[in-house]
Amino acid sequence: MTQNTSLSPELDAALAEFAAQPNLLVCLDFDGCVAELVADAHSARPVPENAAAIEHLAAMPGISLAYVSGRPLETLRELAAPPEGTLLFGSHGAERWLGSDSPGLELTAEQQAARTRILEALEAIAAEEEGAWVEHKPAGGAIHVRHISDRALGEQVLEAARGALAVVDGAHLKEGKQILEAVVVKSTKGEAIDELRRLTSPEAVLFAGDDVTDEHGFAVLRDGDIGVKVGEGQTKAAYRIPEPRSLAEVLGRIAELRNTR
Ligand SMILES: O=P(O)(O)OC[C@H]1O[C@H](O[C@H]2O[C@H](CO)[C@@H](O)[C@H](O)[C@H]2O)[C@H](O)[C@@H](O)[C@@H]1O
Repeated sequence: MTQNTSLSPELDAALAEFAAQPNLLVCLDFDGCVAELVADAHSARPVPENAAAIEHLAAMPGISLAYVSGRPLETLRELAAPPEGTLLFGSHGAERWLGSDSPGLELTAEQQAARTRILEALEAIAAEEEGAWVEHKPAGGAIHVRHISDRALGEQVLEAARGALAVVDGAHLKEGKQILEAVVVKSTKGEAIDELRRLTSPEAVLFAGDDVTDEHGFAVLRDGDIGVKVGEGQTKAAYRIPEPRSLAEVLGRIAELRNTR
């Protein structure tokens, strides 16, 4: 049975091979992938079609579902409302929930001091420009410029932040969409996906994401895995979909293929 789909024939063929494997790991980025990008970061929610497709897939046998996100773990849980049992990596891999015995994030004294310096530096820059704001995160902080309508001005604010953070020992910078982040725990989405692969032992992995930090995730995919880039921009992912709401088609197609095995 084939579905009415806007997926490319190449992606559709890859999904058919993928869905035929007994055990699958499906890893999803949140902002710009499951949820549309919005100006108010606190109001981001899964596109309803994506939420329904995720619930459906999570209930199927042989499928492990994971979010791999830059969001703090608790914010991710609140905004994404993942199905019970979904594995979670937050803060770009620095925080994790892989079961009830997962240890929480504990920063060393040096990391705590670095986090304080990051937040002070970002707050000082944000105070100079209306519209810029700082997100305080357990493993660091982020300066947002989406509310600054002049894109060039927003880029200047990010450039100032890059300069200020460059002299903070222990600050690891993460580029994103109208945001610059700094974390005090060195981790990447690629490391998170490797760990999820070890934990769940799937025959194949799918990872979907839209942003610069997701490229670390695409980089660790292997033959038979599927990388899906959401939207425009350079990528190592082999496949692309135009926008977050297209993700529901990808996930729905996997469910359909598994039902007809
Ligand atoms: O890895 P992700 O799940 O994609 O998270 C990356 C960052 O996403 C958030 O910022 C982005 O989304 C906001 C809401 O749509 C948007 O306003 C902002 O411009 C984007 O950069 C989030 O606020 C960060 O904490 C995440 O690290």
